Amino acid sequence: MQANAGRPDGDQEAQPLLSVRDLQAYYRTSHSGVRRGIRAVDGVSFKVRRGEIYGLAGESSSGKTTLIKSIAGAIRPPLEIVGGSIEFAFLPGYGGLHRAPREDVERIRWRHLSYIMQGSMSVLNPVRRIKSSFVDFAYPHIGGNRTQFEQQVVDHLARVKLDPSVLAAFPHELSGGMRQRVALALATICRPGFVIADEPTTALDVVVQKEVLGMIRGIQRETGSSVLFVTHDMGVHAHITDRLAIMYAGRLVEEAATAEIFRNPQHPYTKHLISSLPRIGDDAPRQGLGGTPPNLADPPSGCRFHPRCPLASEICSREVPVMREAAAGHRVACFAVIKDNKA
Ligand SMILES: Nc1ncnc2c1ncn2[C@@H]1O[C@H](COP(=O)(O)OP(=O)(O)OP(=O)(O)O)[C@@H](O)[C@H]1O
Repeated sequence: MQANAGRPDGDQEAQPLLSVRDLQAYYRTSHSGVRRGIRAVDGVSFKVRRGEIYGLAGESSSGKTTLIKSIAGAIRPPLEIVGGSIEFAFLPGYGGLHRAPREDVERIRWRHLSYIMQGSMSVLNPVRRIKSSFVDFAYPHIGGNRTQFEQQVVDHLARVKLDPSVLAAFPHELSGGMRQRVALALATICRPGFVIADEPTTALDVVVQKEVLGMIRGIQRETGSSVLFVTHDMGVHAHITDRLAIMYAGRLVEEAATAEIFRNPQHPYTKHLISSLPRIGDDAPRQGLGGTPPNLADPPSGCRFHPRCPLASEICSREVPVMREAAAGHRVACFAVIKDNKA
């Protein structure tokens, strides 16, 4: 790990914090002796810049969780990384957390890379008081005088509008919204450069969700962290992300500034996602897509969206479209949008 890890300056400022290149992550399963590869992430490339909230959207089973697991280095059988690389600026040279030495991974977790997950119970130990979680995860990185550390925790809890009394509570004694705010405080107290947020507000009611999203944004602005924010909920993306990538059947199909995706979607699948969002006062029936999401053990040839696409032509079943710029900063993988986008 570099000595200046997590502290951008000069040239480093211009470098993305995370670069994912042509990532392929498959589940290798075996049924009755027949081996299968579920191609959950198949040729995904993107970069997350410093200080941005980068959104990842896609319907259920499109591969979002698999992509996050791969980035977080949580690779366990049957999942395998079969190709590509994942490079964090604060952990250069390994091509992914899964390839880095254990000591480096332990050193960067919480300090440089942290997580806010759906439901938060995966982080909070149900039989330990909240204070113990801060001591276990954050104290080894922050160190110093214990009284000062505890004051730092109390000050940080105030940022997420939590009373110091939560430190004495067990997770089950708190509401879902309070637990998610504790998880947010835990994930950010070490001021990490990169935070992975996986459906962090999905289990919350709308009012609490809005409050927690505002807190994520507030802390992110204050710390300058980059956030990879994953949810199927396009309304949440509209609310919080700066740029947005749309995933379909294991591949990215579009990426642009979030406002641009909502204003000017290009890929037929993104157009469908945007047009099916409910709008106040608009009672017109929504057009369904038709067809079903593909089986990733045997995905369609060419563009994986072609069997459901209203614009599909002959080339779409034959060739795989690659992500190309349709306009500055707006990438799309579609032959109907960009004629010459073969690899
Ligand atoms: N442990 C596993 N073993 C085999 N296949 C898996 C496993 N986990 C996920 N998959 C398959 O990988 C594909 C992608 O799943 P993934 O969970 O990454 O999608 P997702 O977009 O996160 O969906 P959701 O929003 O429902 O969580 C799906 O076809 C899924 O069935």
